[in-house]
Amino acid sequence: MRISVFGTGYVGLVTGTCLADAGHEVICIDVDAAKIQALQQGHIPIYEPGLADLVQRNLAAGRLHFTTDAAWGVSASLLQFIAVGTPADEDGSADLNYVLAVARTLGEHMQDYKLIINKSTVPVGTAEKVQACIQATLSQRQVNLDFDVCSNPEFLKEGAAIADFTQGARIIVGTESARVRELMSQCYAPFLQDQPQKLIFMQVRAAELSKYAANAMLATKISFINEIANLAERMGADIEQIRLGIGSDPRIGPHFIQAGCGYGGSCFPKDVQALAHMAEQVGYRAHLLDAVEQVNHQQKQRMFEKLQDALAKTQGRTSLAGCTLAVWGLAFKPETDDMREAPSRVLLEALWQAGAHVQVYDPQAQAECARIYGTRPDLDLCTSIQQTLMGADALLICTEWQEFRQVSASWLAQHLASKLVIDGRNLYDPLAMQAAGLRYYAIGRGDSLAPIL
Ligand SMILES: NC(=O)c1ccc[n+]([C@@H]2O[C@H](COP(=O)([O-])OP(=O)(O)OC[C@H]3O[C@@H](n4cnc5c(N)ncnc54)[C@H](O)[C@@H]3O)[C@@H](O)[C@H]2O)c1
Ligand SMILES: O=c1ccn([C@@H]2O[C@H](COP(=O)(O)OP(=O)(O)O[C@H]3O[C@H](CO)[C@@H](O)[C@H](O)[C@H]3O)[C@@H](O)[C@H]2O)c(=O)[nH]1
Repeated sequence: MRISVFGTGYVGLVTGTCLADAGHEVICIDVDAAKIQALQQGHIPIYEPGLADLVQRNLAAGRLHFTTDAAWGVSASLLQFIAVGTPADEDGSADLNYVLAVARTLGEHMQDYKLIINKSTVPVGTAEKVQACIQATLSQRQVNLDFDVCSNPEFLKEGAAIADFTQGARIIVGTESARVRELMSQCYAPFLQDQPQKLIFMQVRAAELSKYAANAMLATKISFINEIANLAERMGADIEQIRLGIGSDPRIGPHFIQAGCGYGGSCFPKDVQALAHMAEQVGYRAHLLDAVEQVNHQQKQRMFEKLQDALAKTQGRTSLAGCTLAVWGLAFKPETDDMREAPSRVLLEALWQAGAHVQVYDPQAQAECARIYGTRPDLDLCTSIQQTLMGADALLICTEWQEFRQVSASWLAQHLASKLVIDGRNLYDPLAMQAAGLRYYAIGRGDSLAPIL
């Protein structure tokens, strides 16, 4: 099929590339000329495992094109995906300006029937807004054309985006039209193999709300386990044992119940807020969503609080001014260079505010950190984990990169003179750490700082 994709961010680029790899002829359109120029050369602007190879292969095969020429993108393809950003507005609602700008572009250039597929995460009722916007633009041109708009939310995770897109648990399409069902079945046929049930058709509004419901459910699981971790810590119980205990119940399941220093990224924080905002607009106070967000906000401060307590307890320090801290992990999760809403940012900013000096290392997000914070005297971007530890009063871990997991307790004890570790991702065995002579504070592991009831 001939397919155009508006937006070449995480979602647009993965969608366009995977559809091309499946045999479709794809044009990716973006307003960012520098990004398009880089993509035309096969350079991808993000770190996403496997994506660069896939882009290069499909560029070379002539199935994947990158352009800023929206008129060409609209006229050349039957299917038009919208995959532009929907960032949070100041009041937490989703900003639809980029989506509606694409809708106007479509209305300006359409000459025949098009199926418009909304892949961006958008509030319930957006498909109707896109429909109205295209219709209004066509009316200004005094043309009358047939077109459909459907909802096709995306569920990929950064770091596993290609596998999630090509082998995801389900593909949701919101439409009431038989023609759209037929076209979308054709579009996704290469990914269904012998599992046609993975393609789920539903009402447009149900599809739009499903996306927010999925993210809110996952965020709720994380805030729930973090709340239990905070209780476990105070009651002298180990959250890792509790995670196994509850995760083995198939009604609960083992996924998304890893306690930590809070959820970040470009989706959960923004989408939980946007859903709470949508609830308000229909006169409903979403107490659960408010609590999920509040627990997460609090959890992102736990690393700093634990450090303050630990320094007071182990070194008798009451101020962080003049301290040097090693921070491992900047990305909001492993296998990405994305630092949007990352717990590391809350920690770094609190440390700087308290007058500390920070030595950081991340396998992929160093450049992003430099882009966000620039050069500053209280930040050293180190080239290895070992370098961060030199002269450090404590080590703080914000992201569970494999490289960090592989470090042994004895290696840490040898290289970290202060022997103090605050682990926001529960990477190590507390007994092994203690045996190596380290003071180890993790999340919800009954550490000695908390009162035992
Ligand atoms: N990042 C994820 O993991 C993820 C997963 C699922 C869903 N989503 C949702 O998908 C949407 C896109 O997210 P993203 O992370 O890919 O965003 P992004 O910010 O990485 O990329 C958006 C791209 O759209 C481009 N753009 C803006 N206006 C345009 C226009 N008029 N025409 C063409 N291109 C235009 C921008 O230049 C940018 O390159 C959002 O609604 C997001 O919530 C994101
Ligand atoms: O048990 C867990 C699982 C995740 N996290 C944290 O949650 C955040 C988000 O992780 P993840 O969901 O893996 O990453 P995203 O790429 O943000 O993906 C989410 O957001 C996307 C955008 O909407 C959706 O498409 C995906 O389905 C959804 O998982 C990260 O900070 C993780 O560290 C935890 O703290 N504990």
